[in-house]
Amino acid sequence: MTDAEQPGGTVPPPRDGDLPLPPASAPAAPAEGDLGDELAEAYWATYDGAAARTSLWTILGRLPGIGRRVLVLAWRADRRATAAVVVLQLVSATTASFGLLASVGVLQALFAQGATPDRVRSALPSLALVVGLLMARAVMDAGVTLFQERLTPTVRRLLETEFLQLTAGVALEAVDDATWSDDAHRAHDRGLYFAQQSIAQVLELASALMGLAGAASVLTYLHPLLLPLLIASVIPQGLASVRSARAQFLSQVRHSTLRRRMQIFSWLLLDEDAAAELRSSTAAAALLAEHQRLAVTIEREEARLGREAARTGLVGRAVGGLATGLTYAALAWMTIRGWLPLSSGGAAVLAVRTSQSALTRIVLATHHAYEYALWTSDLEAFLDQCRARLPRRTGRTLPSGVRVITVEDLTFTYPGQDARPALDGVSMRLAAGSTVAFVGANGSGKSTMSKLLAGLYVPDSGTIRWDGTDIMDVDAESIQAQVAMVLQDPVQWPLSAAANITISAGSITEAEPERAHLAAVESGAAPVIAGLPRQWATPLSRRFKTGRQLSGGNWAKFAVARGLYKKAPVLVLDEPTASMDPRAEHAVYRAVLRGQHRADRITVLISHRLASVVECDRIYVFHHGRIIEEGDHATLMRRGGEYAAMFTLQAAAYQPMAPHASEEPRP
Ligand SMILES: Nc1ncnc2c1ncn2[C@@H]1O[C@H](COP(=O)(O)OP(=O)(O)OP(=O)(O)O)[C@@H](O)[C@H]1O
Repeated sequence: MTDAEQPGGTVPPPRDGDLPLPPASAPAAPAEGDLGDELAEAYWATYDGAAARTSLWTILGRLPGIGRRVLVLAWRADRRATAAVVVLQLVSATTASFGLLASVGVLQALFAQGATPDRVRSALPSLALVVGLLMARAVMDAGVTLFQERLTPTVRRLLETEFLQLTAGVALEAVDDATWSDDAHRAHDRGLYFAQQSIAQVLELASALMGLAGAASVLTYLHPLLLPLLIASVIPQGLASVRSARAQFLSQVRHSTLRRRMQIFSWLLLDEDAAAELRSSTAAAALLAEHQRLAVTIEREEARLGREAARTGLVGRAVGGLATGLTYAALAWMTIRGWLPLSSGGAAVLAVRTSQSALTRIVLATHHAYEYALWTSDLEAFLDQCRARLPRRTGRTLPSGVRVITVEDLTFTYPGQDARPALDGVSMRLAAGSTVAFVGANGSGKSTMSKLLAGLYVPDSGTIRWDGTDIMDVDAESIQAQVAMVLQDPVQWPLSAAANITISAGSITEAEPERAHLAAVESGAAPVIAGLPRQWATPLSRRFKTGRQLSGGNWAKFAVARGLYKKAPVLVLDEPTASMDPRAEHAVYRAVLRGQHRADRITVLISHRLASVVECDRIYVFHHGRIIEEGDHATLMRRGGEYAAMFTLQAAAYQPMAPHASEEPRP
């Protein structure tokens, strides 16, 4: 005898599924030591610090490819701006080299024999040339900045538009895939940003490389021996720069992961939706304490990073200084030996310094360009993934309207959930003018069935035919366009009341006034809208000054109104009235079951409140993805199976003294 069968029996508590007890205490976050390490593995940080962990040769080897791809990206966005940037950059670098040569001229004139005023006078033309070239270079650099600033937002806009179009268009199955959502957020938050930034880095790299090449040619022109001297002097400087750049990258990673961890707690404390629960459950104190603990850890970490940065900087500068000292000593020696005129020695000093600063820029820009390129290719790979997961396109569309939908032996398993199919051999027939109900226990497959009917998922086997046409032979979008879905947790669009209804027909700005009005009346949303301060124009969100937040039941009315406004030949209502008051619920059922468009519409109603399905023409009872009973209410009650048991159990709740029926499903 079950509990329910005992006199005055109660519904047994849910089984615990062998759940062990939770530990009495667990850390809110990883211990201090591994705070950064845990988050470093997070999906959004995949490539953070990658440049610092890769060999220099690998990075250098990839640079030409990176440069080419950035150029293609920029070219696609704005050809004129890209061409202008490249030309101006080249001319600017050439001007810099000539400027260096002109400086040699100045020094040669100043170090020549003769009276000082004469020497200064003879240096004037070269000096004027130096000034002229400097000015020309400044203009060129301003041009580069101008076109770069024009190019970067265009690249961002193009990539972002493509990203949003593809992500909003991919098949629902792709969105269900947990890794897709991680990939999407990573591509959005990092990929888009770094793809745009990579343009600046590649330009910086190109400019620094050209600067180095220019200085090297000037040195070779002054004396061929100066080139190996330059190489010998910049190698230690380069190594010190690489070391310092890598330390900088790694510290940035650690620092940002720590900050992110703390931000999670700040967001929770600020979250509007969490505000009530935060106060009522006294969660605020616990979250504040964790925030404080992290803040102190970050403070210590920042001080440590500061010490490390100072140490690396000092070592870098010491090595660089030593190398410069040795170079100058070698220059002095060459001058004393008479291999190099004094004026050329002075110019060589200038060229060496130019080279050293170019080298530091090259090292930093190389690391940045490499890391940004990883993020960019991550974004590109994600876009390719989306392109491969777009809904089916066959070039054929369904004619508008349907008389009968036949489902035969349908099987479907959610991706990654291979243990048990959500639908297993389901067959049914849905005719226009009828209302069909799906009932059954939680997780028995009702919503999944409705989503397959709507073309949101592709069946693993079996067929769905619309007036004889297999849906696999037509574009998925053409089915979605013919099904209006009112889902269990409707979206609360932060848009106007009107847009919250018209959005189902693909517009948030245009409305068919009579149609919108009728949908509002039938769904019960009309009195809600009438009571809003700006009625149809009132934004339904507290985030707007004149906005209003609706109650759960009123949001549900808007969801039903959306479904009705779409005027689709198939209307699916998945638990539409669960949060509505009894009168509102009654009105919705009256509109849906006896509404004026009923004759040419197939209405599918999913509900746990069996009183609402009594009037339906056909009821399908789901159990573990299969249909275990079907028929109208009277037939199913006579059968005395699972439906009758569930119905009697619910009805008994309204008659407290009546004995309860058994809760166990009877397949
Ligand atoms: N997006 C999804 N990804 C993976 N599994 C899913 C997904 N949606 C549902 N499922 C699983 O598929 C099975 C059927 O779920 P479905 O939502 O169709 O049940 P339901 O009968 O509508 O339940 P309820 O009455 O609780 O709404 C369940 O085992 C559920 O866990």
